[in-house]
Amino acid sequence: VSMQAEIAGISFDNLLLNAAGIRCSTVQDLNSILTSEAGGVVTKSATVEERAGNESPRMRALPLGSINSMGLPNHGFDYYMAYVLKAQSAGYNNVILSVAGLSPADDLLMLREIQQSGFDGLVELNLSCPNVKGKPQVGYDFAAVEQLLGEIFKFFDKRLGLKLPPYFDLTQFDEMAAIINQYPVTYVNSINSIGNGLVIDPVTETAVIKPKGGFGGLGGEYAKPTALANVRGFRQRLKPEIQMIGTGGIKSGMDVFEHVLCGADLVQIGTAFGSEGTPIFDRISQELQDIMIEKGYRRLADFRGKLKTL
Ligand SMILES: C=Cc1c(C(=O)O)[nH]c(=O)[nH]c1=O
Repeated sequence: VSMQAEIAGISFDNLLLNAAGIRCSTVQDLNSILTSEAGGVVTKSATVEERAGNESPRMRALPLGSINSMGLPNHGFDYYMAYVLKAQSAGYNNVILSVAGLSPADDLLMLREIQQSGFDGLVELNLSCPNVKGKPQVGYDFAAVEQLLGEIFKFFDKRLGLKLPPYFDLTQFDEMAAIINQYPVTYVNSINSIGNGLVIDPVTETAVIKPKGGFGGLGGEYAKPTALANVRGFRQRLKPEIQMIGTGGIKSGMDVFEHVLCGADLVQIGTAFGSEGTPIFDRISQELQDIMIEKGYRRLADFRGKLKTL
């Protein structure tokens, strides 16, 4: 069986990547993913300047997933730009550069630099960071998204994916897909963490993370049904040439299978990768292969987007 997948002509040996933000902040982190069984690697979302992020404790692993309010700690745009250019000149084309400006102006600044650079890999614009104090998630402001995409595609002609927050009303899928369908977007990546959950330790009667009074993004098993609905919802509404990356709640080969049934071309693993490390890519590849053999599928296209309904 083959787990090969491609996005906009870029081929990935297998469809498994890390999710932006998880163990991907340093060159060492990134290289360890690149040299693992993962099919590719995504950088921590970059801001223009280096950031320390929010105060700790800012992430907690939980029985059913995770909560985080990292606050976009990262080494800054130049660091990740240098990394992806170096990886590209070393022959890697499966490195995705993630950017998350603190403002639309910062998004445009970084995308202009990318446009003028020699990087011709995938760029992922993160419209969904829920943890920068005082900053709304751009992905929930439809007018701002439309305005920003209009500005971007006046000059940007490389491959651009959008990392979206989860939506919870079908009219939001309709509205967001209608906006995105107007632009040459390469892919949509759903979902980012479910923003502003609250996890409490009832023994100490205290919120488990410090920033924002304990409010943070939820990942893991908590996120899977919402992630699947968002992948399916956008797959059904986006033009076929706009591809899908599925993120949220993946910790087994069966979870990957479900994301592909909903339409995912590639998948990204966050919370579970955070707790298991790079061995997860080998384990999940094996599990998916066993499932495909069991079900008689040879390639991902045999079942991608083929979810049945009653
Ligand atoms: C880019 C910041 C993000 C962060 C963060 O750095 O707090 N956490 C998330 O769950 N998703 C994000 O997109």
